[in-house]
This record gives sequence, C-alpha cells and structure tokens, in this order.
Amino acid sequence: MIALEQAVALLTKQLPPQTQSELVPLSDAVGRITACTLKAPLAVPNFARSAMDGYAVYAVDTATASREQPVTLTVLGTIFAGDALNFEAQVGTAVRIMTGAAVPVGYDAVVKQETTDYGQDQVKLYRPVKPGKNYVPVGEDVTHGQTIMAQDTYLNSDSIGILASLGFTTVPVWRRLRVGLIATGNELVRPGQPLAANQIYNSTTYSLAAYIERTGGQIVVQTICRDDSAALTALLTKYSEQVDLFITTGGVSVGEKDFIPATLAAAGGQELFHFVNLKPGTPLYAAVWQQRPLLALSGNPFAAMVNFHLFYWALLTRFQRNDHFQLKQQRVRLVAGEMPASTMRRFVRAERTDNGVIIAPIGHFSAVLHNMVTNNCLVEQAPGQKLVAGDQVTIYVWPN
Ligand SMILES: Nc1nc2c(c(=O)[nH]1)N[C@H]1C(S)=C(S)[C@@H](COP(=O)(O)OP(=O)(O)OC[C@H]3O[C@@H](n4cnc5c(N)ncnc54)[C@H](O)[C@@H]3O)O[C@H]1N2
Ligand code: MOO
Repeated sequence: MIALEQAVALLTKQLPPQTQSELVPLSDAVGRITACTLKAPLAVPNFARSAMDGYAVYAVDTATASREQPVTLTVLGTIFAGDALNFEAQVGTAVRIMTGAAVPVGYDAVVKQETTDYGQDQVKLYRPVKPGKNYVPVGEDVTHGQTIMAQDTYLNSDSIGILASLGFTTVPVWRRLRVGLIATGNELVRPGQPLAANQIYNSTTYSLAAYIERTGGQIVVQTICRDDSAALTALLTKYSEQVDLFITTGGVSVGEKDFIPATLAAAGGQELFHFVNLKPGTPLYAAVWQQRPLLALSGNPFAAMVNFHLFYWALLTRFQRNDHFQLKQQRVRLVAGEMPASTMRRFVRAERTDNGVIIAPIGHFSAVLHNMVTNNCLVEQAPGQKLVAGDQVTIYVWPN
C-alpha cells in the first residue's frame, strides 16, 4: 500500500500549473490568482491633496504664530474635494480647504481648522506648521508604474479595492480548474427525486462542488453514474475535453460492483495507485486517463471528504500556483476528547477552537456526515497512537 505523501506527489505531478489566463471583471476577481505582474497605471493620489479641513498655507508664513500673537493671512477662497483649481498661491495668503481637495500649487502645508479662528476673508492662525504638514503628496499611496501585485498573487477582498483605486475594471487571472464530478452507485438518487426502497441521496458531490466552487474551481458536470462500466466510460469520454480533473465517488473497494479500477484499466487508463495507507478512505484510487488525472474517492461520505482534503488542495495549489489553497498543518493542544489507537495512520474529524482542538465522543464512523457542521479540521493519528486530552496533535485545516 502506498504512503499518503507518495500518492499525493504521484497525483499532483499529473496536473501541471495552469498556463492559460483570462480577463475577468474586477467584481468577479476575488479568490482568483493574478496571471501577470500588475503595475500602477497612475499615481494614487495623482494630485497633492489636503489631509485635513483647514487652510492651505506657505509653512514659512506660520513660523511665528501663537495663541497670543496669531499670524493673520488673507483667504483667497474655498476649495472642496473634487473642485477644479482656480487659485494662484501667493506668500502671505491662505485658501480655505477641505479634506481630499487639491492643494493649489505653491502652498506646502495645511493648518487644521481647530488651530485657527475659522476666518472667512482673513484667518488668524494660532500655531506654526512645518512644510508638508497635513499635505498629501502625489503618490503617497501608490507611485505611477509601481508593481502593485506580482504574478501569482491571491486576490483577497482588499486587493479588489486596491485595483479599483487604480482604475482597473478587469484583471488577468489564471483560468479556473475545471472539474467533472461523478458519483457512482445504483443506490444513489439526486435530491429532488423520489427515493425508492433502499436508495439514498447522493450527498458527497454536493460538498465537493461547494468546496471547489468556493475556491475558484468550476464544476463542468456533476452527475450520478450507475455501477456500469459502459456508462462510466461514456461519461468520461463525453467530458474529457472539457475538464482538467475528474473526481468520482464510490466503487473503488473490493466489492463485486467496485468497478472503477477495472473500467479505467479497460478504457486505457494508467493506474497511479490503489489503496493508500490512511483511514478512512483506504481504497482510494487514481489514474491518468487521456492525459487527465482522475481521483476516485471512497464511497463512504466522510471517507470521501478525508480523501478529498488530503489530495484536492495539493492539486489546486500546484495548478493555481498559490499556497493560499494549501491544506495547512498546525500543532495544537487536544483540549477535550480521545481516540483509541488504530493500526493504520488515521485522520479524525475535530473542531478547532480558539483554545485548541476538540474530538467529540461519538460520530466517527466513515458513513456519518452530519457532525461536519461543527467539525472543521482533521487530527492526525499515527499508527498505534492513542489520543488523549492534553496531547499536542497535528491538525489539517482546509482553505476558505
Ligand atoms: N470486504 C470489504 N468490504 C469493504 C472494505 C474492505 O476492505 N473489504 N472496505 C470498506 C471501506 S473502508 C470503505 S470506505 C468502503 C469503500 O467502498 P467504495 O469506495 O467502493 O464505496 P461504495 O461501496 O460505492 O460505497 C460505500 C458507502 O457509501 C455510500 N455512498 C457512495 N457514494 C455516495 C455518495 N455520493 N453520497 C452518499 N453516499 C454514498 C454507499 O451507498 C455505501 O453505503 O468499502 C467498505 N467495504
Ligand atoms: O475507507 Mo473506509 O471509510 O476506511 O471505512
């Protein structure tokens, strides 16, 4: 049986970094990765502006100002944010100015109004200011031509505002990872359809689709396939040109209908591994088919999610060229709960809190899904290791 890390390396090798980019509207770019270096097409601000409501002045005129002996300056007029400039600055004068308004060329400081008499035609200044005080120079935030984002930068919510401040309306990003999701099993029914006797709703691919779409992937197809080689081969053939990665669920164990490995072999697929040294989800299978990786997850819903987390984020990280998508490992304290030893390396669902991680007393079967509402990470358990409260443990946390 292959080791987990070896299996991850074998599979990720089959999905090279994305080389195709696309332009997306700025409002759709959050969560995407820049496909080239972005440089500032203008300075921000691109005019010198006031940081305060007050009076634009020559700093030198204010040198002797004090409460007892104010300096009096003639006020040439008022400028608001957005106004065009029509004042000629002269020594011995001031202009009433509001925050964000352009400072007329010549003035080199702004006296904030609280240290004046708020005069309209003439203003008394009670305190000196140094050149540059309350004066925002061109390019205080960004200079013209500055590299604002390197290639392969993850665009967070703040990045969108930064690009808006520079006038971007579209952003070049790497194209999405296109995924085909196929749930196999004669017992599976799509939510919305009536359940016949002994059938269940397909749940796993709904979680997978939610994770994939939330992190910038595109679901090309999400469907149920009967336990039938011809049907599976037909589906793979139909979508192979449209996807970068196939993910299937079920049909990989040793049961008589566990037909995925045999189907792939018959269709010319090249097996990468079958059965990985982990629990749950041991019968995990992967192959390359028509130059595309196919990851076949265990059928049991929680086992499938463990399989998914341990492999998908590594694939996405490489494909989208950014560590944001990595499954993060942390060492934390197990504050409550325990787990008996397992002969195999095991991943246990747990709840990460501000104080440490908690393993619930029940609900650890691989067909149990409901408690993933509150469980939000996996705790690693080495073969033969018992987990008890107080232990330092390694947890795996998936990206947002
Ligand atoms: N004789 C043995 N039997 C089994 C072994 C074994 O080693 N020897 N391994 C068990 C383990 S461990 C697992 S995990 C499962 C994995 O089997 P498959 O991956 O082939 O999955 P299925 O048999 O198709 O399904 C298992 C279980 O999960 C339900 N299921 C499947 N797909 C979905 C879905 N999309 N949504 C919701 N539920 C799903 C399915 O109905 C089954 O109940 O094999 C054990 N057996
Ligand atoms: O892979 Mo199974 O879910 O280990 O029990």
